[in-house]
Amino acid sequence: MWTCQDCGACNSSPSSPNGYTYVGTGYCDGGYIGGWDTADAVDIETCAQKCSSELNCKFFSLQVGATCSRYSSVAGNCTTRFRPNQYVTFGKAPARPGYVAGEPGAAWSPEHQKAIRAKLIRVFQESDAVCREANIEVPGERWSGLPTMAKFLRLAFHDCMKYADGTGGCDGCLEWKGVGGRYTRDQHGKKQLNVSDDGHHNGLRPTVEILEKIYTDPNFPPKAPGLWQSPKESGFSRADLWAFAGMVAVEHGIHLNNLACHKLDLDDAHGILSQCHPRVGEPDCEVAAPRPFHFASGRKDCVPDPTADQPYKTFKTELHPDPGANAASTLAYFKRDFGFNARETVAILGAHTLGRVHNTISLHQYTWKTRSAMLFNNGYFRNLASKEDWYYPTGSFPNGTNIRTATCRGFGNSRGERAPARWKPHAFYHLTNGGPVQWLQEKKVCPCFDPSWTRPDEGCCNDDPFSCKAGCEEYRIVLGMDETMLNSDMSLYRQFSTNDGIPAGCPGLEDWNSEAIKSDWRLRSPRIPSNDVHGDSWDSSHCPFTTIADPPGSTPMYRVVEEYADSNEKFFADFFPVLEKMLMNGYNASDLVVTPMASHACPYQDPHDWHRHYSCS
Ligand code: HEM
Repeated sequence: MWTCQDCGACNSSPSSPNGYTYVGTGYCDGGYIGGWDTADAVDIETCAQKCSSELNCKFFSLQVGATCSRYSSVAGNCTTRFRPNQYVTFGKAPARPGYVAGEPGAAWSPEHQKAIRAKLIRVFQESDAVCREANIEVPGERWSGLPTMAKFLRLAFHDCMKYADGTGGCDGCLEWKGVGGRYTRDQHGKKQLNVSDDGHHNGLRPTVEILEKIYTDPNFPPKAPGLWQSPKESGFSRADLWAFAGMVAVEHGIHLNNLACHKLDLDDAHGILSQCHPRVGEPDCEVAAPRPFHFASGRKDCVPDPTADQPYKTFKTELHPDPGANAASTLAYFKRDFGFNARETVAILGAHTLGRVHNTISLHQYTWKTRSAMLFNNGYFRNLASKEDWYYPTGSFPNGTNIRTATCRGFGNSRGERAPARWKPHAFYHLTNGGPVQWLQEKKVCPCFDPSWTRPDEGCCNDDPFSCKAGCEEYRIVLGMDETMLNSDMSLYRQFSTNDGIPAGCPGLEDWNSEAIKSDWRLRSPRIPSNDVHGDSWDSSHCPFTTIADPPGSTPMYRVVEEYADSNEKFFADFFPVLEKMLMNGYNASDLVVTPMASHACPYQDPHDWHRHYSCS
């Protein structure tokens, strides 16, 4: 029992340990997080140390010799207390007045990194549920807008874009024009839309909102560690949080990649049901981070626009890259606004190994890596360089079973090997000029899985839908889930110019232009001979390799793509520093406090387990 003698003050309040203020006698009535260990209940100092070691401890109520009971911020202000004769209660004093926009964010402790990482992983794994818990509206088609792991990485990039006046960088603020808007399905293929300069941050609203909730609410999301005060109250900047989330997305993508390498077919032991790793069984399936990320804190948030309803919204124009542009323009953008050279530009685009494009968000569709868009690895570069790989079709087997829900086994050629690939440009004609154009991959595979295939009389197929007779292979797209590249991706490897987003300048593309595309649907992809609607398919191999080298004399871009396609190690060794550089855009290294990311182990949580609790140690 606590008595006056324990603190040496009967009629006055006991002296407060460093960092705490005296609340009163009695114990708090809510937010209990632990206690009843006599080793912690020796005296006020010992109990205070215990509370200080816990990020979520906001109050402690000591009964000397019995319990050092700790309470989180859910205890409110702890004004209601019980047993005044037995307990004395202290609360943590605010460490600082909270974050002030325009000032550098405070440095993060390893404990904060672990707690916030666990919160983010819950959002990555359960984005739908977490949005509902936070009452966050997801505009348009819900699946396209949910805050996935990939969207956090995309946001980290978009936050670091410069303003048109050359100022800015990573500042916890987005140009809000067009964010939250959606193209409707009715608008697709209607040839009506104009190329617009708006909405480049489109699709990121729920991701920003979920991060704002984490930033301002110490106990969000549930089923993850609570904090005694929010990151904002702790003095962290929003920009630091957004940068941190982008790095954690990459690390989580690496984690899922390695889980997928041990996944037996469609077994969902790790919550990655839809993912199939095309390199399972190969030595390059598992990947390793070359080192922990260097996490920098100290970014300054923009000073809120007084006309905006949220502090993260700005109406200043930000400068975006153009998905319809070629490598020269893409390099010029990254050089001007991020100080990147050609190798760094190729490496940073490896971020497109995660996620996909959404036609209601950007008018682009499909994915860079069919069925493995949550796995962070060099698969984007393997696809770009047309490396032989397994084909994962959509549709059904001849017996009616849905292929995607039945197996992770990939399809190949008649020898049971991975299939060769080619890339064809395709104009979607949503825009008045016939665009946008995307590159779609085809793999030359045995087509016997496809019940609608029309050459059964040639003896190509037997009972095994995975095999076929030699010579029966055909080039196939993945219907509805194509592997795709934007012009800005494709031209890192194959050199072409563009006219208003339509590729040009390669042999065979002389007459393929806006007019040709608009003249006949069969010319939405170029043909050989040129513009003969019955001609053969034209593909990217007719374009030369991209020999742009910057600085002059360095490795040309197409060779960098091949280096990364052949080696995860080489890609990761370049990607880690370039992501760090991107996330420091607008700052000198001396402006920021850089520390290695705290080591972490974050055990997998089954989203269906009612008792799950996300934590990292
Ligand atoms: C030339 C530069 C770039 C262009 C033109 C570009 C363009 C795009 C476009 C059009 C989308 C589709 C948005 C949607 O429809 O939802 C997208 C998605 C994405 N971008 Fe980029 N991007 C570029 C660079 C980057 C960089 C540097 C990063 C990160 C470091 C990045 C990360 C992502 C991610 C992860 C996605 C997938 C998001 C999702 O799945 O919802 N991008 N990008």
